[in-house]
Amino acid sequence: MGLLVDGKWQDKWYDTKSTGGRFKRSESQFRNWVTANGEDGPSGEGGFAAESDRYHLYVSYACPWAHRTLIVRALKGLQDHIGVSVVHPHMLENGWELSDDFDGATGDGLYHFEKLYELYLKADENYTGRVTVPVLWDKQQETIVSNESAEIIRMLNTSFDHLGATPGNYYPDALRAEIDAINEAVYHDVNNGVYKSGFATSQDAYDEAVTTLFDRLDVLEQHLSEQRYLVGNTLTEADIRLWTTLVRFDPVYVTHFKCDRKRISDYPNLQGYLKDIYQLPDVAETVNMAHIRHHYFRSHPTVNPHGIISIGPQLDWHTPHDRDRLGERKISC
Ligand SMILES: N[C@@H](CCC(=O)N[C@@H](CS)C(=O)NCC(=O)O)C(=O)O
Repeated sequence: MGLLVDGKWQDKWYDTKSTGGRFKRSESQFRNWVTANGEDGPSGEGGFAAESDRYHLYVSYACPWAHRTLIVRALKGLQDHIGVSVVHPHMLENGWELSDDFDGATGDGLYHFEKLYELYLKADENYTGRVTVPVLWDKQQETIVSNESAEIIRMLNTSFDHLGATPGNYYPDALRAEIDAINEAVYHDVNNGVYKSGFATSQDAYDEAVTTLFDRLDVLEQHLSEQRYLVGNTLTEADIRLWTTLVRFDPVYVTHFKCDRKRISDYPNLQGYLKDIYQLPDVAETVNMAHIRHHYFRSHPTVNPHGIISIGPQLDWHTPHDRDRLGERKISC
């Protein structure tokens, strides 16, 4: 685990001393947008037109933020348009590595780099910041378009539609205000809440994060007892963003990050919702539990010094989810 400073790799764990034991996630820095015709997006530079086989995703199967991009790529049927490289699940003194000696890890077919930070340096030789996944890479300009998953999923959602993407709009205009509000709460309390709990280095910081997390899960459980998805019965990006945390919760966060007031399987509606989305076409294939469990238990020596991987719960997300009782799934166009 480390970061680049003026283009030089430094092996450093997160600094929680200056924040009273609290984990703070840093902002992503590459913020360009792929658009249908290459015009400017909401931030960064223009010139990134959607074209088949021009863009490439670097992901970790373990990472919930990268996982969002794999799900939207699958739901939008973009597998033949956007290639993927999968990093090795262990993230240690060199950060993410591109070796292929773990089932499902692909290595780097584009440049044969061994470390992900080499890709960041190819985009910016003086880069200062964390080296995170996902990365959306432009093979034409040989640079990083974006390393912000929240924005990458919006690009995949609409920019490739003219190339024959599967219909479906997971961030439709009419629902944006509602989606944004849910995303905000889910991001702070749940997606990042599990990390804030697990990486806390003071009791106060842990207590605060874990209480907020479970209070939010209680609210979501109630919400999902009345409707099939977070925004009525329409499947949106808000669901995808919550789901990548839920799917890691019982197998990892309960034990590794001490998120143990309840399991997702103790919440009937969240558990049914988890299964409902797991059973969508092509979604189960984006879940690689070996990468997920190996990554967390082996990559955080401050949390789990001996790297012992717990036995883990028995999971069965193929059984009936019973969410149809709340109404039929809707997908916006
Ligand atoms: N805001 C980023 C966060 C991505 C992120 O933090 N990814 C983690 C993996 S789950 C990572 O690569 N961490 C490496 C590090 O922090 O050095 C996004 O959503 O794309």
